[in-house]
Amino acid sequence: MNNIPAIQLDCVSKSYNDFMLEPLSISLEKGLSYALIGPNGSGKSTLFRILNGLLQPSTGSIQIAGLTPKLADVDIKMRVGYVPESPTDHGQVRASEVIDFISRLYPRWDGKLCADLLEQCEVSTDQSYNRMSKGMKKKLSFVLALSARPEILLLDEPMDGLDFFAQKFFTEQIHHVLQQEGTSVLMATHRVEDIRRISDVILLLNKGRFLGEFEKDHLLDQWKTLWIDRLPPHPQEIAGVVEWEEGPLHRLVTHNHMQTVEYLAASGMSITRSTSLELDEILTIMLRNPHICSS
Ligand SMILES: Nc1ncnc2c1ncn2[C@@H]1O[C@H](COP(=O)(O)OP(=O)(O)OP(=O)(O)O)[C@@H](O)[C@H]1O
Repeated sequence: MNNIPAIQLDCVSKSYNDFMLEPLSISLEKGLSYALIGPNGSGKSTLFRILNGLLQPSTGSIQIAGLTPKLADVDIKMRVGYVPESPTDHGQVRASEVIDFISRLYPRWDGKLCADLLEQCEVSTDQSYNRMSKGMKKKLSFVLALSARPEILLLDEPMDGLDFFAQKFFTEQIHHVLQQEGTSVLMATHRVEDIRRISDVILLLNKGRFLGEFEKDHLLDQWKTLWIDRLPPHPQEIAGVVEWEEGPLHRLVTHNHMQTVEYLAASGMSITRSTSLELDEILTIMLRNPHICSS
């Protein structure tokens, strides 16, 4: 049972008139935190809507916690906590009524946790839901998702609209469920600090095409900028090198630090300086050079 992936997609695609989410097959391990990232319009929300059962894929099949939607919709919803990008419209009711309604849908609902989280992030449940600020609605949405004690958390731009304190608070809560409860997390985000703080693995999407999955720590470890005093006639032949720039000292960017260092040493070229790259620099270069994503 333990080897069942949190989420499994087999050849899942979605076609609109002007856009196609190309067939995507991935398996997300239980207990890990995945960041789904890509430029605007690359298909992240489309994929989230498919995972939430709000959209039918054009092709392919999905399993969530080993269960197939359609056959086990209710069983799946009980296992998944969802923080949508825009707050759900609950109408003219009070926040406490929203909580009461949602709590009945989840068998593992933790009322004490819900009350504690609401108090700690200072959300009052007496007010009318419609009159809550955007940030308050987002906090409530987070509290509802966490209090359901889900196996899987789906977070669509989760920190959007939250103040600094709430961002820190919910980042800590996500760490807690990842480390203490083995919850799996899939988060769509544009915020580099969320990827850095929360994610183990990055799923990269561009214009509907899945470019691959990458361990965040591995990227930060292997991508380097190197300065060398002599550039060979064909820099593209240097193992691991992605981009280069001529100058008083020539600058190389490598996605495989060890390989490049060995190549340069064997070719008698010495490295003057070596620095790490920021995650956003790495991801930008990957999007500029999609061919290296599969190498
Ligand atoms: N209902 C729809 N009908 C037709 N096209 C759609 C529909 N929903 C989304 N699209 C198109 O699908 C593409 C991907 O949109 P999607 O919202 O999934 O991207 P995204 O990666 O979430 O973007 P962003 O980062 O801006 O939120 C876009 O070109 C969008 O116009």
